[in-house]
Amino acid sequence: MEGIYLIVKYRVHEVAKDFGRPTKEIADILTKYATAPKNHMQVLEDRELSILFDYLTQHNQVQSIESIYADTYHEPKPAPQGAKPAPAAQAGAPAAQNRPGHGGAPRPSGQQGQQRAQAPRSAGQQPAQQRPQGQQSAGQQNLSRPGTRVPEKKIVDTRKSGSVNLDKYDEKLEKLAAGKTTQMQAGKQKFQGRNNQRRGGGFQGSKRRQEEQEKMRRLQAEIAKKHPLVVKIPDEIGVGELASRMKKTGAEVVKCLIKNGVMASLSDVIDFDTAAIIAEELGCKVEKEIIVTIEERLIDVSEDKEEDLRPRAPVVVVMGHVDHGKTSLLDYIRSSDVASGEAGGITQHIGAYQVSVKGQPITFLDTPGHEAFTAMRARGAMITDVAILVVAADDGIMPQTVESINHAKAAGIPIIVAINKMDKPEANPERIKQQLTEYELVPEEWGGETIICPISAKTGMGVDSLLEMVLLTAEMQELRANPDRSAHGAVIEARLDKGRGPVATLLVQNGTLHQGDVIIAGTAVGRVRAMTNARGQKLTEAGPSVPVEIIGMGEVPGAGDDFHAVADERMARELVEQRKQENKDRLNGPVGQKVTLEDLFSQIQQGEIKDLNIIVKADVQGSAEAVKSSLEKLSNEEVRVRVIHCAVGAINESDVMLAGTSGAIIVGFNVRPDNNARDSAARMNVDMRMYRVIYDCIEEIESAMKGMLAPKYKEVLLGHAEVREVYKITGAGMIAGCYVTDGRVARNAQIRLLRDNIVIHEGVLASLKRFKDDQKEVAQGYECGIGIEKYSDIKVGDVIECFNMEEIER
Ligand SMILES: Nc1nc2c(ncn2[C@@H]2O[C@H](COP(=O)(O)OP(=O)(O)OP(=O)(O)O)[C@@H](O)[C@H]2O)c(=O)[nH]1
Repeated sequence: MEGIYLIVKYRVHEVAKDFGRPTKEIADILTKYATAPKNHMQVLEDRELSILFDYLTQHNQVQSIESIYADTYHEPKPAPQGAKPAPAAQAGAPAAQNRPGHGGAPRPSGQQGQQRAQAPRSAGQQPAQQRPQGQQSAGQQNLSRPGTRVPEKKIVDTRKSGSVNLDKYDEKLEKLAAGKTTQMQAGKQKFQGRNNQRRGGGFQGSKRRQEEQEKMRRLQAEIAKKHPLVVKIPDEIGVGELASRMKKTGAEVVKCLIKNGVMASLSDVIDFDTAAIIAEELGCKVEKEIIVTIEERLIDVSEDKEEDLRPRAPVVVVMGHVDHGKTSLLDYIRSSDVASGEAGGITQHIGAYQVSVKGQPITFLDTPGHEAFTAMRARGAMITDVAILVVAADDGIMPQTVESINHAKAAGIPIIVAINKMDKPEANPERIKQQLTEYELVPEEWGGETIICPISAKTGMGVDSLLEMVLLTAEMQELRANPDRSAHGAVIEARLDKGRGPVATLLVQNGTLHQGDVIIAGTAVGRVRAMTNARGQKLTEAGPSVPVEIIGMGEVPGAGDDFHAVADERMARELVEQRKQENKDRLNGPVGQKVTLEDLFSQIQQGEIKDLNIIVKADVQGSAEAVKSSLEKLSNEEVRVRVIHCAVGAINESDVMLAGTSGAIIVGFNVRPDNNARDSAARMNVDMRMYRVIYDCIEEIESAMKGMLAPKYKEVLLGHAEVREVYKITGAGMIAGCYVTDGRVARNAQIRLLRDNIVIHEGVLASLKRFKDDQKEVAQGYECGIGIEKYSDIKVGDVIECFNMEEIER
């Protein structure tokens, strides 16, 4: 019997029940002779059971004597008060206690069995050696000293007692022993069954047990009702996850879902509302789980309090047509400020600088041209407050002037016009003012709102008053920021310096940047090791609107990226990893939703579009204007058609950027996009539509607005070939000696002939040859001879664009 494994889970309260003793008593015995049980449900080890059996056997021995001799002793005398225990018992006690495994120390159950086996014998052999009084007295003492088991006193077979059926325990122990061999295979169920059987046939009625269990269940349900389990549910949750959070089985949850008409399996994801209904139905209290992203934890985007805001310097961008004097103006302003006496001296180009005008600072973006400005806007950086539009007095409004006007308008920033080169004798400012009115820039002197300053970037004439006007315009905007928070702003320029590593010019837009700050800019992290301004002065901090060049970034951030000073570098690195992954996913995944003619109608219907922005590019000014006014006439109550930019020439990258930032569609009329524009449009998902007839263009956009657009074909570009030589061959007409620059040229595809990206002709090929052989196709990098059907006006430098029309499957 040595080392019997307790396979049946025998708990404190069960022992108590089976012995008909209070649980407390059992617990007390265990506390005294073994380890204190934690609660009545604690499963007992065989060692503890042995102690209990020993103890209770002894205890019952004494009681049995009474019952056994009840017939003989009708009036059992109570033990005399303070009766001394029998000397034998006293004498026996130390001996018994000294026995290993006996008394206080646990005894192997084997010994116990042995002893019980001896019991009947001793009972038979020494039936009445002990008197009941003495015995009882000893027995009573045994309650407090259970270990003092005296063999000589064992006279009575306690198994005859009506209250404890010890056979049962022998039987049980035997089963336990037998069970050892089968324990591995024996299921829990089997033992439970045996357990139940034992109990049922034993001391307690199964009925009572069931009643108690029922009571327990009701109690638990009651408690659950009073203190429902609180489950946190996010916007979406898997059914399995919901079940585990509610501490329910998957089947219960699925059943409840089906009951509510939702056919979902464990692996399905359900929304918050559905999950909340299910959870409530299953007796849980629902709380919305708000998932805080690393970005939210790391970056403080809280609004500034009114009282924390302080005035900040305006950030100014200088725009205009090529050679109208942007750089000259910026240089003049910078150098005159240096000359005006501030320490430092040598200025360097860092992308932005600050000057002081009458004690008030103005920040200039030193990256002339709207390309940089638009590139930043395309990345979501709104950094400028005022635009200075430079127009050369001797030249007038040119295509890039118009682009600049439209870019500034789209960004919603005020424009101050600087009519430059006023020192030139041929300067004609009045003509320029006149031209400006065509672009809704009406001079103040003519009753409009546009500030116009005649200047000379060469002599400096009028520059001071231009700067004053900038301050005035800025004042109207009440530009303010909170210097007392961690810095946030935009990357103006960034590059890799051989000696210093990544160098970035940052414009602080809010807060104050300190040397030593950890910053995160796009996917770059770093600590500001050193800060300098455009004068090369070292700074330890930079407040709102201050541009600084910093070193210390881990990698080169992108111009236009947002930067934030953060408290936790480790978390910043984690965020960067996350952003990198998101960028990767974005590149691999579908491009973002932008306005396209295909989904225009549904966006109008959903109220997502109130203005349909269009950029018109055409081959001649007349067509551009005609397309513009025809399109604007399409406006109705729901949608206003706005041509935000209208110009002559091929579609360029700047057009695509403007379209991208203002959610516009580009309409090309007899023009084509250049390669950069095509790449950008694909990247930014900008819809470009090319037409040859105004009517087609108007009709298509009108149909799109009415949701009746049904393009049956789409154009698939095959490739381009550049015309390098032109031959006249008798009988075959003009043949172009071409070089396939990209893609391929196919004999039976359609072509259009482009000259400076303007469509000269559209048609089909008459011939495609390599040397003297006809070809079906000629791939990139090969030369070929191309003849165009019924067309001979081909010139060197022309580009032949080859395409197919493919039916769109619906
Ligand atoms: N006479 C005169 N010439 C000027 C003035 N401003 C600029 N220029 C000249 O105009 C030419 C072009 O000036 P830039 O400042 O380079 O013009 P820009 O607009 O920056 O040109 P890009 O950088 O090519 O876009 C230069 O030769 C300047 O010297 C001016 O006020 N008066």
